[in-house]
Amino acid sequence: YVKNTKEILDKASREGYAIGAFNFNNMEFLQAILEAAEEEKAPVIVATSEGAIKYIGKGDIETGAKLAVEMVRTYAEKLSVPVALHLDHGRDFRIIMTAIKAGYSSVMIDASHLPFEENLRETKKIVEIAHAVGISVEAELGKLKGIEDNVVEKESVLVDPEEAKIFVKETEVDFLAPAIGTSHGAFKFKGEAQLDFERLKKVKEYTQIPLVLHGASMVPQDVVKLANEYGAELSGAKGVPEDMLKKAIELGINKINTDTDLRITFVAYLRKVLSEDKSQIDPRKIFKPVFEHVKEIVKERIRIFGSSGKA
Ligand SMILES: O=C(COP(=O)(O)O)N(O)CCCOP(=O)(O)O
Ligand SMILES: [Zn+2]
Repeated sequence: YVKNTKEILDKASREGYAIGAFNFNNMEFLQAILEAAEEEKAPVIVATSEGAIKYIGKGDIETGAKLAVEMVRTYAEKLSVPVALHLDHGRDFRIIMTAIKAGYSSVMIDASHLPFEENLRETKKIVEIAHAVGISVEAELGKLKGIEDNVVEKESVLVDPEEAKIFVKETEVDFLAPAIGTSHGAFKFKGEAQLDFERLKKVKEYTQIPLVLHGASMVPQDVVKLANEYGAELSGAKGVPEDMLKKAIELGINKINTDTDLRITFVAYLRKVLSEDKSQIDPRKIFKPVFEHVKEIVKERIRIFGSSGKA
C-alpha cells in the first residue's frame, strides 16, 4: 500500500537505518524492486526521475505520471510492505505539480544548481503547495560531484552545514540530500572513494531530519566484469564501498538512491542471456532470468541499508 514517504523515513531516522529509493523506468524494474522489498519484508521507495516520467508517457507528462502511479498502486495493494512513490530530481514546476496531482507520495525539488537564496525560495514554494495536500518534499544542498583534489572546488560543491540549518528551518522541507562527495552513474571517483563524513555528521546534528544519499550505487566489480566479458565497455567503473554506506547510515542517512546498480545488473545479464540462448526471441524468456538478478541486487542493497524486516 502507498504510504506517505515522510512516515517511513521518520521511523528510519529514529531507529537508525535507511530505506532504499530505487529508480524504475518500466514495468520489469518496478516488479523486481517490489518483489525484493516484499521478500525482505522491507519498506521501500520507488522513484521516477523526470526522464522516467517522459519515457513511460512517451513524452506526455500526464500520461507518464498517471501510469507510474497506477502501476505502483496496482502492484503495491497486493503487498504487505509499505511502498512510497517518489518524484526524483524534480526541476520543472509543471512536472512536480503533475506528479503531486497524479498521486505521488513525495516529490524532490532539485534547485541545488541555483544560488542558496534561490534554492531556498524555490524549495519553500514547493513545500507550501505539497504540504497543503499532504505530500512530503525532498530538497538538495550542494552539488553532486566527486570531491575534487583542490579545496576550492570542494567548498563550492559540498554542502555547508550552517546553510543546511537555515535552509531546513526556513523551508520546513521533510528530508534533505546533502552533497558529501558522491555523483550519479558508474564512474564516481577518479581515485579512492571519499565521502565527507564530518559534514554529514554536522548536517544531521543541525537539521535533525531524515537525510538522503544520492549517487549511492556500489557498482559491484563482479557484475561489471561479467558485463565486460559479454561485450560491455565499463572499465574504470567505481561506486561507494559497503563500509562507507554503512558509516553514512550510522551518521544519519535514511534514504539511499540506487539506480546504476540495477542498470549494470540488467545490462550484464541481458548480454549474457542473449549470447547464451541465441535462438530465443520471447521477451518473457529473456527478461525473466535477467530481472531475477535485478531483484537479487535490490535485496542485497535492502539488507545492507538495514531495512530488512522493518515493514
Ligand atoms: O542518485 C541517483 C542514482 O544514483 P546512482 O547513479 O549511484 O545509482 N538518482 O537520483 C537517480 C537519478 C536517475 O536520473 P535519470 O533517470 O535522469 O538518469
Ligand atoms: Zn540523484
